[in-house]
Amino acid sequence: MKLEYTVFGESHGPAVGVVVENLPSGIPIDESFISREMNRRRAKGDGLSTPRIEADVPQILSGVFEGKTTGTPLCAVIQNGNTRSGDYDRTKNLARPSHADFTGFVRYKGCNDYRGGGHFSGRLTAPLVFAGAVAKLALREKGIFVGAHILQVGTEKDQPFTADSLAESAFEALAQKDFTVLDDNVGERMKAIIQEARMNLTSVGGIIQCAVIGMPCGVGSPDKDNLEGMIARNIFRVPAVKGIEFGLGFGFASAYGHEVNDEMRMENGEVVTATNHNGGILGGISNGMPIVFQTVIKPTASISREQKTVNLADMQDDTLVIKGRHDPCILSRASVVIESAAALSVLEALS
Ligand SMILES: Cc1cc2nc3c(=O)[nH]c(=O)nc-3n(C[C@H](O)[C@H](O)[C@H](O)COP(=O)(O)O)c2cc1C
Ligand SMILES: C=C(O[C@@H]1CC(C(=O)O)=C[C@@H](OP(=O)(O)O)[C@H]1O)C(=O)O
Repeated sequence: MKLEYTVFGESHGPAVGVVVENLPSGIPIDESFISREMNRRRAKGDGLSTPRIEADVPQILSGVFEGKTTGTPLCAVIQNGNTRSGDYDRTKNLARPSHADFTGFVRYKGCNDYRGGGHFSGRLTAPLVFAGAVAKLALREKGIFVGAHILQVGTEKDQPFTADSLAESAFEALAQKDFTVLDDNVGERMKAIIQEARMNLTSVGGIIQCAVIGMPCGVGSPDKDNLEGMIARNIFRVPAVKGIEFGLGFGFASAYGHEVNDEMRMENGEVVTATNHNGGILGGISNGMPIVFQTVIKPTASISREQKTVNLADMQDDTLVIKGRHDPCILSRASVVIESAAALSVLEALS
């Protein structure tokens, strides 16, 4: 049975949560690890993320007994304690450009909860991180580890993963950081770009690079259960994600085969490749090299500049100035979110 997860709730409802089905039984629930992961995603009140600070403590309702997963549906809820729904009263009919207000209104026939983005909110990534932490605990038992860093914010770029940083200890060091970059000097410049965007009443996008190490070769399929597709499907469930590439990705377009073919050799009885331009996947199946992908996250939709929009109450052109609490950049909190979606995908592929 394949692992599946569903996040539920609305940003300004009583709680958000997740149900995970077909988890392996017997995963030890390491509460301090889970709370470390939840804290990595929480807003920190540092000007780099939303001023809406939440406790983000998951309450497990089912699927855990005597400290281990039972294998029956795991359900956890996380209370919404710091909503300020009044921020949305004045603009409730004014669809925010680039947010899901318009599509949610059409899809759910005007019944969608518009407050704080409702079910479309980045808030729904809190339960995703809980589920991802449990998936990581299951993967850890198999010697599989997931790590991510901010590769780019605006025009500022971190160094990509190298053989040295594709290691459990390097992933752990990244996870300890408030701002997950390999090069902290670049990180400081990225932070300045985010602060500048906020001061300029705008927002800024970027790229997360994520890797899975310890993945055995031979997992996946060429067709509907292809590993790239399984990962991409879950990565696109994260709000604000607009693209994903594996390995060299779009860089293949301008390359010649002799430059980018991953040459093979035997090492300690295993087939390895000298380079990893294919990002650890061939024919939809893992080849035993690290799985490496980059995912682009757009600039936060809600910005404080005046923007043109449509009033959904009378379907007339209108203008909008958003006054609320928003992330000037989603990247500072996104590494653990992307890792979580990747961990759940890999565990699904192994199930
Ligand atoms: C962790 C996280 C935080 C987010 N914070 C905000 C925010 O403060 N304001 C906002 O407008 N969008 C925010 N978003 C993005 C929106 O939720 C997203 O753009 C919207 O649901 C539309 O979906 P789409 O961009 O995937 O098309 C956030 C997303 C994530 C993952
Ligand atoms: C609450 C979180 O992020 C929220 C994501 C979000 C959005 O539109 O996605 C909009 C904001 O919500 P609100 O307007 O209620 O402050 C963010 O604060 C969170 O990530 O925990």
